[in-house]
Parts: sequence; C-alpha cells; structure tokens
Amino acid sequence: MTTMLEITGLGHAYDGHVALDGVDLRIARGELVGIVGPSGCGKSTLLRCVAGLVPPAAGGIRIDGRPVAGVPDDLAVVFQEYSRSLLPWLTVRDNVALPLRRRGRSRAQRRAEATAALDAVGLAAVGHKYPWQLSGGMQQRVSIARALAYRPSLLLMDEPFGSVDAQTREDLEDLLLKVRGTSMTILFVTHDIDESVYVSDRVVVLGPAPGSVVADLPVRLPIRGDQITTREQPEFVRLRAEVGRRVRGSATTSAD
Ligand SMILES: Nc1ncnc2c1ncn2[C@@H]1O[C@H](COP(=O)(O)OP(=O)(O)OP(=O)(O)O)[C@@H](O)[C@H]1O
Repeated sequence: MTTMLEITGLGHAYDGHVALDGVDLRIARGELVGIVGPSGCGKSTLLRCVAGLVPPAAGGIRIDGRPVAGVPDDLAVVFQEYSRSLLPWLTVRDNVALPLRRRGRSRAQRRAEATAALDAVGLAAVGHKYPWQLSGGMQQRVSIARALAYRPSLLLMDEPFGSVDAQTREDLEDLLLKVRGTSMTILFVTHDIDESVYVSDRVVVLGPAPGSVVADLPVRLPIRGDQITTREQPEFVRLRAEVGRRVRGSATTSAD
C-alpha cells in the first residue's frame, strides 16, 4: 500500500511544555487509524500538527511525499468543539453543502449530496433548521455529515462522537466502517478503547506526556457482524485488553 501520511520525529511544545516528542508514524492511503493514549499525551496536538494548524517544533509531516506547510488541500476535520465549527447564519443543509463549492459541484448536486450526508447521520429531517436550533450532539453530527459529504483524501477526527448518545454513537461508528476502505485516509482520536478497536484498521497508542508511539497494533477481526457480535468475539476481547494495557503502560503481550 502507498504511504499517504508520513510523520517523522515529530515534536511540539507549548511555551516550554513538551506535548509531543519523537512521533513516528506512516499511514497508508485509505487506512483508518485509531489514536488512543492517556489524557494530555498529545493526541489533539498531533492532529493539529497534521492539519497544519500548529507548526511542529521538530521533525516533519509529509502528505503524498510533500512536506506539510500550512493547512493541506483536500483535508476535513471534525474537532470536539462543535459549537464553533458551524456557521450560525446558514441552515444545516447549507452548512454541509458549503465546502462542496470547492469541488465544483452545481447547486443542485450540492443540495443532493448534503441531503444524503445528513440522511447518513440520521438528520434528514432537520436540514432546514439552523445549527443553534439543534442539540450539541446533533450539531456534532452535522459536522460529521459535512466532513463526509466533502469526501476529503484526509479526514482528521478528534473524539468526534464524544457528545452523542450511546445508540447514535454506535450508528456513527457503523457509518465510519462503511466509509473505511474508500480512498479516504482517516485519523481518529478517541478515549474509548472499545471504539478504537471497533472502527480502526490499526490502533496507535501514544504513551504518557510527552507523547510518542508506544504501540501500533493491527486490527484483524475474523468476524465483522453487528455491534454485539463483533465485540464479543475472542479476538476483539483480546485486542481491547491489549490496547488497554498499553494505554495504562503495563507489560506488553503480543504483536511487537
Ligand atoms: N494551546 C495550548 N497551550 C498550552 N498547552 C497546551 C495547549 N494545548 C494543549 N496543551 C497541553 O499539551 C498537552 C497535550 O495536550 P493535548 O490536548 O494534545 O492532549 P490530548 O492527548 O489530546 O488530551 P485529552 O485526551 O485530555 O484530550 C497537555 O498537557 C495540554 O495541557
């Protein structure tokens, strides 16, 4: 598989506080990589560096072989701060449709694609409303719909399902599984170890601050069924335990 994203010796510090130190990671096109690690280990900082929002203090990031300098083309992000991500003066559907202008879509196409994306996140009925008329969890789903409608080559998601209810969260995880394996490369930060194993092709564990990669575990589940069937199979249970041990910094088991 071709490498899409290459992170080498990445370091970042905020006012002398070292958040990341020596992160090395290669990600192939179309991979969905889950990133987990203890609170404050630098997961969000890693995504901000990849998004070109903060310049790395050390090391480098290459996308398709080209060094990242500024916000990369063809990128979409879903960050935790949903309240700041949508434009309050546009309807929900227009928020989702807006980035599609950059794709050169006609007005009718933009509308149709936005409607389909809203449908996929279970919000077909609220396209005519304004973001501030929706709950926080619904606004977050609009951000997800907007990112998916755009079909970026690189999608960065920082705890994107944190504010939605449990049932919707499962639906969104299953939606990600449908998107996975297309040409979209996805970095997915989550605090939820179960979720990282459920959605990812690989789970990357960052160690305690300053973060660096302490484990990189491929997820190869023999059974892909519904949420319950997938999560109860022995390989899922084994991987979840292994990721949990790595996050807690306990002794290693297999896959080194
Ligand atoms: N803008 C900032 N200014 C100063 N320090 C910051 C800033 N953003 C993050 N930090 C610090 O850098 C470290 C890494 O933060 P970051 O948000 O990347 O971690 P995280 O792994 O995403 O945390 P969490 O899991 O709690 O969301 C933390 O100690 C945090 O306090």
